[in-house]
Amino acid sequence: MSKVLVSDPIDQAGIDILSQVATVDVKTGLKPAELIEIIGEYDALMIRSGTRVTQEIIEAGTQLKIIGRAGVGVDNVDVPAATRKGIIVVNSPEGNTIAAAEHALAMILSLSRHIPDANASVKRGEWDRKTFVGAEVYKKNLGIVGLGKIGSHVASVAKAMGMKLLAYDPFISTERAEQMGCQLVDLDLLFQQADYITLHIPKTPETTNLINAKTLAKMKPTARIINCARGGIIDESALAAAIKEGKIGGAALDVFDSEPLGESELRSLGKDIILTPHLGASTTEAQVNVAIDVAEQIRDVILGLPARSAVNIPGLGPDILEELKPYMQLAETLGNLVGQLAGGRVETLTVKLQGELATNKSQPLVVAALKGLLYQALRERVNYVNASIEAKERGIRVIETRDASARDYAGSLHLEATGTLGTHSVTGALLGDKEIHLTDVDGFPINVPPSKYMLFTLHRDMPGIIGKLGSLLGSFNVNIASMQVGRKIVRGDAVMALSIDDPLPDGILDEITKVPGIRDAYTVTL
Ligand SMILES: NC(=O)c1ccc[n+]([C@@H]2O[C@H](COP(=O)([O-])OP(=O)(O)OC[C@H]3O[C@@H](n4cnc5c(N)ncnc54)[C@H](O)[C@@H]3O)[C@@H](O)[C@H]2O)c1
Ligand SMILES: O=C(O)CC[C@@H](O)C(=O)O
Repeated sequence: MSKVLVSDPIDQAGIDILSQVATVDVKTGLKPAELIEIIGEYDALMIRSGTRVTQEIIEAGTQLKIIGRAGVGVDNVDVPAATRKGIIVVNSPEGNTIAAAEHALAMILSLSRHIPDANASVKRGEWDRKTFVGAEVYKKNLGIVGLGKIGSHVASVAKAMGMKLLAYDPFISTERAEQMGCQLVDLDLLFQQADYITLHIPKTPETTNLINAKTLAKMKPTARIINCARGGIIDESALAAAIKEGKIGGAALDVFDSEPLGESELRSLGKDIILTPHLGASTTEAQVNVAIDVAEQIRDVILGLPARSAVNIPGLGPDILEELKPYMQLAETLGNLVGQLAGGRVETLTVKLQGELATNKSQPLVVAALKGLLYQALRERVNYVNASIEAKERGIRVIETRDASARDYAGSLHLEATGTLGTHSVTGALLGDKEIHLTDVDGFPINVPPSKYMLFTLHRDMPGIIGKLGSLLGSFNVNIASMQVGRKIVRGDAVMALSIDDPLPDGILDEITKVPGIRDAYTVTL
């Protein structure tokens, strides 16, 4: 049974899902050295923001297939190191969107009305109404940096509160921003005009220290900054200095350069600053959402299925995956089959996406075909994450072509592998209830669902040959489950595809090719 390590607090709903397919160990608060010591035993690791998954931990995770981050940001995972080792990294892109947006909105209002400090003063026994005179957000300018999932929800609620919305996001169109009631502006204008600036961007080299002494100097002296995105986007000492010197009005921070926040001058800035311990995603609802979302993905990967929100599989988003899932299985099966027919070392794989598969969304099918092709060489070590890298390292040239006009089936996939032992091709489609069918082998039309053990022959279409092959297989106690012949012309060349109940015993292939009329025989295990 597979083993999953949960190294941060995760809602029980997630643990219950994982327990259906694996032994689950919950060990929170591990030191890096302790994690390194035990990670080798586990097939999957599930974390929140508390565990830092470094290259060292990944190297020690010799069995790891998947790292699941119950949340959005994967900046606490060395994703390139995981990708190099073929480890899938998944997250929960939407599970905590509302929680994080509501936390940012709570910060805006709390900062405006000094709620945390006013509350603390009443609890101390005071009744001070002068110190805590606040400001209204109504008709104020809210500058949203990053108009993605969280930024958009903040926009819709802030609009309802009567705020005027400015937004900066270089990857969002003016139309989309307008749909959300935001005026898309450049960053300088946003800094100059905003009364509140709320950050909803990832931490990247471009966004690190985006808020620094220089950019703070551009803001209104009353401006308030909210960061519920990631620590490190704000230069904390520049921010502390700007608040102390009255260059800006205040800040509310949920995330910090280093967490937990250690000694910091931010702690001593009084009512103009609110600090929360990375609580953006900490609602009951969000924790259930992210735990279920990520646990389901870990379960799927343990069961050999693709994950819907893998961050290191290019082009495979949840909606695309839903649509492509059955075709991914088709591509993988055909890749595995053509690799075995080709034998030897494959040098070129041509992937032809036909009919409705000839769209740009079909890129993951090429990866799935490579995964299938490399399965014989790498077994479980090849997956959707590392298939392209492994193919490149083996010098396999991949040619991708598309033919939207092909109309034999709604969508079909044609693979051709050329290697040291020659060229072979297979075509397949999904028929009926999305059942995989082989529709062509080496240019000969057939129509068979693939089975675990198969035998293919290339032979002369002539009387008696099927009977001879059947007797030969019978003499080796091989039971034939189904058989089909594909030919282009009567008494020309033909291909026979047989599904057999057991693997072909050693040595029998040579006997088969000695049958008069049979030129070649191939056995495959799928
Ligand atoms: N505090 C928390 O507990 C908590 C909870 C959830 C998410 N987060 C963080 O919130 C942030 C936003 O999450 P999301 O789900 O909205 O992500 P998202 O991917 O939906 O949106 C991010 C947006 O930022 C934009 N962007 C990227 N680089 C930019 C740049 N240089 N300048 C301006 N815009 C840029 C993108 O175009 C995108 O629209 C992430 O950093 C995430 O880790 C924090
Ligand atoms: O795990 C958490 O509580 C924080 C998650 C949050 O930072 C995220 O990026 O999703």
